[in-house]
Amino acid sequence: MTSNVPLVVRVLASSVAVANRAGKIVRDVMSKGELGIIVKGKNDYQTEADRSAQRCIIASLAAQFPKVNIIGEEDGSTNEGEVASDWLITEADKEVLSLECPVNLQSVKEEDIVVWVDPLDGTAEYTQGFLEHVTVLIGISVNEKPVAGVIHQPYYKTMLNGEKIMGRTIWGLQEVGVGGFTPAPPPDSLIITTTRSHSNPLVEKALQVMDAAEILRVGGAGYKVLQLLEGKASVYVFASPGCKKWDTCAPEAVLSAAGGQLTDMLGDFYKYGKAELYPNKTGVLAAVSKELHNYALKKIPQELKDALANK
Ligand SMILES: Nc1ncnc2c1ncn2[C@@H]1O[C@H](COP(=O)(O)O)[C@@H](OP(=O)(O)O)[C@H]1O
Ligand SMILES: [Mg+2]
Ligand SMILES: [Mg+2]
Ligand SMILES: [Mg+2]
Repeated sequence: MTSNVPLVVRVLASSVAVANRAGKIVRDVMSKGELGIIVKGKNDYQTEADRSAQRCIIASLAAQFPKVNIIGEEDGSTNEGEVASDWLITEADKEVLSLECPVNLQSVKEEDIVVWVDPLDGTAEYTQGFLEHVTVLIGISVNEKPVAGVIHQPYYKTMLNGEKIMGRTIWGLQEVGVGGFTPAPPPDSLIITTTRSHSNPLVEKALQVMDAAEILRVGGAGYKVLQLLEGKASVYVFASPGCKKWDTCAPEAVLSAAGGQLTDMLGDFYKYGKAELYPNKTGVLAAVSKELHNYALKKIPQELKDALANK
């Protein structure tokens, strides 16, 4: 009986199932070829895949958990009207449902939860054909902290018995850990992952002072955090405003469940309550361990931190 399962675990298990469906929507829009691009701002786009995936996620979660606060990247009109029945997901992931809920989350109520939804992270890369960078992000926060999250990669390919399977879904739950992939230790040298499509002079300055062996420029906050978890990069550095709460909630939840840390460039945690402003004004600094995070934070000069704090 799923009703005996604590709420946070049920929301996470449903989010895994919903993210899988949203990932299929993202693939279907691309194969149809009609992206329906809308320009939201400078270097900021929305496609039919962003809109449709968000409708699927919000409608499905709201139907199951009516009092949970759900905040999505795309604007309100995207969430109105009827939703096709095959977009209304009622299933939940069985493996996740069987997880042991941490004691401090066992009596959480719907009203205490804020879910931050990024239906398609890496939209710029999606429109430019860098499909591996694309993720669907569902972050679950309680008392302003990300406690659980899902990062779904619609274009990740695996072969099973000679058959190609598209998509994989990574989850994390505070005190329990992560699943859906195999974590790997960080590389031996300092490899930084950063933005591909939203750089500026401050972003470049921070990269310069880090003096890294290599810099990987890829799309999406979700994909960059996956690179940390899979040992492809040591630190995620983005010394600029631009990311929003829905970009970092799920990645922070998964990363911290794996022992890592995601903060702003000053080393402070973002808060994910329902009244929080959306922008992450002071950038993103993340690493797969607290030691690496601290090492990177110490390398950032005070004047750069001040420049971001005073923006
Ligand atoms: N200057 C900016 N303007 C708008 N969005 C920005 C931005 N900088 C970062 N972002 C958003 O933050 C996410 C990660 O950015 P990046 O790939 O550059 O690291 C992307 O999310 P979306 O693709 O979901 O919009 C991107 O749009
Ligand atoms: Mg966007
Ligand atoms: Mg995003
Ligand atoms: Mg997005």
